[in-house]
Amino acid sequence: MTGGHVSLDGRAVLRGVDLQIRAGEVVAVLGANGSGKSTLIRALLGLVPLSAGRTELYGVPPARFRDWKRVGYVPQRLLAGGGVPSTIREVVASGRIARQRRLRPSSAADRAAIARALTAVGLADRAGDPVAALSGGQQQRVLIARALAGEPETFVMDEPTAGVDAASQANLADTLSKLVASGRTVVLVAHELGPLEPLISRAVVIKNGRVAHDGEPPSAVGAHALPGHDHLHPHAEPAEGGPLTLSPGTATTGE
Ligand SMILES: Nc1ncnc2c1ncn2[C@@H]1O[C@H](COP(=O)(O)OP(=O)(O)OP(=O)(O)O)[C@@H](O)[C@H]1O
Repeated sequence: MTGGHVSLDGRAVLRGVDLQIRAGEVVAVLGANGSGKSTLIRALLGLVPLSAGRTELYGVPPARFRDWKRVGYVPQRLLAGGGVPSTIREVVASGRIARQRRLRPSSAADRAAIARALTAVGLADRAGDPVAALSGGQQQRVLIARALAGEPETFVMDEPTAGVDAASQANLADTLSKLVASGRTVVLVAHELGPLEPLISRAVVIKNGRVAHDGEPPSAVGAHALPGHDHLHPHAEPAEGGPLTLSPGTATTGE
């Protein structure tokens, strides 16, 4: 993203964001409630239009991007089940859609990926249950499994650990560490990193719709880079050609 601005209901929510995500990075997007974290990652994916600036996925503007199997998105809330009685397996299977040819039945590879994803989040034994009956944290695990099932190169996760119990958070950290070791890219929004902290290679702190810090995660990310911490670090030099490109530029230091 380069010079990314987003206005919602006439209000400036992102204000000149420059951000480039390089392949293989594990980026935590941190910031106070309402600072614009979710809007930023939605804008990176083209789910929210920019009012100014530009953004690219693998070098292509979202409106022209077709290679969605490369990107797995975990939204903040489960929308897939809203009103429609879907099972856990059905929602997770929908993560394969970008990989499937139209009108072809699911393949053995699809079924194996879905089974692996269900196992990774500890829901294999509940695959036939309706998602509507699950707690918020369990629904979040279904959304994580849906992204895992798609076997994308880049994971974009909006608070994947929100409302998720400690054991499942540790489980997610374990799953992500294997994906990162195999070269996957991760961008995640978090309030508290918890067991994900050791995985993070870069922290981007959003404050009032601007990048207030972009660089090394401080050693104590939990205390240091979270909302309210004002200490700033030199900005990391962006490189060309990462999967999510909000062009390099000057990050601001807030108000
Ligand atoms: N559809 C919308 N219309 C109007 N304002 C919106 C809309 N969505 C978000 N906002 C506002 O934009 C601001 C940024 O919201 P956003 O969800 O991006 O913040 P966030 O940092 O992800 O917050 P949280 O940590 O609470 O999830 C907030 O003030 C929010 O109220």
